[in-house]
Amino acid sequence: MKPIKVGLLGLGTVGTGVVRIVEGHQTDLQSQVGSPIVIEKVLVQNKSKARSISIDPAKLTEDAWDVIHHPDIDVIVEVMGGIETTRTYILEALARGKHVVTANKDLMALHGPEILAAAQENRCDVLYEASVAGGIPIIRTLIEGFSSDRITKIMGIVNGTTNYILTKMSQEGAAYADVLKEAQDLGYAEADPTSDVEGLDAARKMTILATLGFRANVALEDVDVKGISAISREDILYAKRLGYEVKLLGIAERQDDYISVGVQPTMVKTSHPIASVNGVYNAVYVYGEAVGETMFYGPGAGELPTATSVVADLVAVVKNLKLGVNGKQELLAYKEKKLKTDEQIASKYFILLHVADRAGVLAQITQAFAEHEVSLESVVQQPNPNIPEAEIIIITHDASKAAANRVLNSFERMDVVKTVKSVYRVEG
Ligand SMILES: NC(=O)C1=CN([C@@H]2O[C@H](COP(=O)(O)OP(=O)(O)OC[C@H]3O[C@@H](n4cnc5c(N)ncnc54)[C@H](OP(=O)(O)O)[C@@H]3O)[C@@H](O)[C@H]2O)C=CC1
Ligand SMILES: N[C@@H](CC=O)C(=O)O
Repeated sequence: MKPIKVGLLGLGTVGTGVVRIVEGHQTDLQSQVGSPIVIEKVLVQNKSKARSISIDPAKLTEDAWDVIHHPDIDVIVEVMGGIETTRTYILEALARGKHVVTANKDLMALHGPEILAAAQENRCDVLYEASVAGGIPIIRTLIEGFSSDRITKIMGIVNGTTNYILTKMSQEGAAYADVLKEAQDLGYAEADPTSDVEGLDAARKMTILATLGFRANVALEDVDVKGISAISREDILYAKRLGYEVKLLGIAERQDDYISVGVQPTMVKTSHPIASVNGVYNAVYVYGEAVGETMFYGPGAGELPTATSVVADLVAVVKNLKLGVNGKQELLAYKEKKLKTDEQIASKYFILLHVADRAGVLAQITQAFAEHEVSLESVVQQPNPNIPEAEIIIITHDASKAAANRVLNSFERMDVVKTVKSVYRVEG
């Protein structure tokens, strides 16, 4: 049995997990693919760095071409991250007929179609299950499990770091900066955690999910993104009191041929299953016209959960090699998308205002909503001992994003409105 030789680009959180699983599950893997799987060469930035696994030092290299140009390597597993350098490496590997497994959503969200086209041209596989929602096999599910259906909504907690932060803020009253540091120490965060907390990581994952789910060429710039860095503990407390949890949700919707994709902090009714997805866990809710509601749940980041998806892709590549059917993956060469306008994107909103504490203010505020045809589900006005003003908490019925913005703009011209403290989309 000729061994299948793997070149690993990166030996950080995910790369270490890949080595552990390939070595620890070798017998099970061999029984599935009929050959030993051997990690032949590993690219790192710094060969002298201490590692949490023992690895033959002769396998480590700081020169990418030692891996990519290695004549015996069949599959490149890319778990180093980054965009331009990685794209060059992967295209070169494909040009040399090497199959690729990657966990890199940044790369796939930006250059997925180009890379998959190069893969097809060279009759190679490129699989990227770990790029979205870590240990949840959601990409294979969308491509294969839903091939018979028409998906109209994909809604997900697709970033483990921010869900870990929001959960700790909600359940333990923890401070944002402390919990972010914990998520980094646990290996959940990106090299630059700004992309986690500002929503970009989730936006990249939603680009991939919406592309596959709606079979349309969704681009990263089509995604409306807002992160969690401005969320206060006060917001989380208000949400809880009203029966909601604050979650960073990616929401992709399709109506007829029109789609919208957004990532934003959202208040989710505690009765909705997504509200109880906590810590580093992710969940992806998929609504198909035929199947109805489905939801997929599991760890969204971390060493072994992510490596599970990477190694599953590796097994798929090797099975394809044995059958001689590589290079047949979904190409992402889908139809041109049509984006919804702000008049077509509808949701409920939570709005917290600080207002002058005097008679008639509530009537003026509700009048502003009525003028812009936004109807209200609930309105509460109450004193707040911590501020000189009163506060008004509003939850609207479904309203277009454009109408909600018109109301918010009208507050700027009303002297009774002192501050628009928070605005959240509401789900459930
Ligand atoms: N962490 C997670 O939970 C998840 C991560 N991912 C994705 O997986 C990929 C890897 O993430 P993660 O393991 O956390 O990252 P780490 O930062 O932990 O590891 C990166 C590894 O790549 C090496 N490396 C980085 N840049 C270069 C370079 N230019 N040349 C050579 N080696 C390089 C580093 O070398 P050295 O060790 O010497 O510094 C390190 O071994 C990313 O694309 C990430 O988005 C996807 C899902 C979950
Ligand atoms: N930083 C990401 C890692 C997995 O994709 C996250 O926190 O989800």
